[in-house]
Amino acid sequence: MEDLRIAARHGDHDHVLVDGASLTIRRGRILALVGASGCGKSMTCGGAQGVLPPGVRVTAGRVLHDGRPIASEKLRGHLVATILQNPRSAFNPVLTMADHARETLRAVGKLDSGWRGRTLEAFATVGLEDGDAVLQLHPFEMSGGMLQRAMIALALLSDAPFLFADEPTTDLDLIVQARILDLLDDLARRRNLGVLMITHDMGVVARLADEVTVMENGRIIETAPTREIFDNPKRAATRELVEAHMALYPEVA
Ligand SMILES: Nc1ncnc2c1ncn2[C@@H]1O[C@H](COP(=O)(O)OP(=O)(O)OP(=O)(O)O)[C@@H](O)[C@H]1O
Repeated sequence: MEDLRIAARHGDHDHVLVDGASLTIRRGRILALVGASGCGKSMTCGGAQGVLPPGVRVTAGRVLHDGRPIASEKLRGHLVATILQNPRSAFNPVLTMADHARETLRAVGKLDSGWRGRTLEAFATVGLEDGDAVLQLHPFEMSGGMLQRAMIALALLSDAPFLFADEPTTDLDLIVQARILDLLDDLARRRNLGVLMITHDMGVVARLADEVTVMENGRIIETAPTREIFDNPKRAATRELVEAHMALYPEVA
């Protein structure tokens, strides 16, 4: 992302939400995007893919893939798969997992007679055993952890080389959180995925991220390898995040 600017229209003037965000996501690496609530993390992620709330738009900047500018509709679902915070609201309650898998594949132009085998393979990859039974389930018949695994499996169906994960474990209990984080880590390494992980949990950052980008009030203020962010934070907002985390979990990081 290069100098991405995002604004909301208020009456006759623009209210800037993201003010020139630039960041690089590399295959096989996990980049954590952190910062206080409301600093613009989700807008940055959505803006890059052309998915923004009504009244909010990208006013400048561009996204490049391998150095060439790419339109958001070519990015979304094809180059970038996304997993979201609350799996229960991301699924349609009246559709089964089989319906969701077919819909996902149709959306990326990959629905063919091999859909079932590919979905079962993706389910197995994320640790959903007995995939045949899972295909028949509706979202309300599954636990939060199962649903998050299913969402990750559906994201993998597109074979997109990049994965944006917006607070992927926030709504899960701690044990399930740890399993999902391990799964994402494993997938990033094994499938050589470039992952953008949005989080405000520095514990997640310490555990997973190779590199960290810190946002404050719509701006990127610091990017550094994870170790450096914890050992030698350069900006006050970064220090605050690290210190708040260390106060809660002195033994981590
Ligand atoms: N629909 C909207 N219209 C206008 N402004 C919005 C809208 N949704 C969010 N905002 C504003 O955009 C800014 C950035 O929000 P964003 O959701 O990107 O923050 P965030 O860093 O992801 O926060 P969180 O960690 O709480 O998810 C905030 O100031 C928020 O108030």
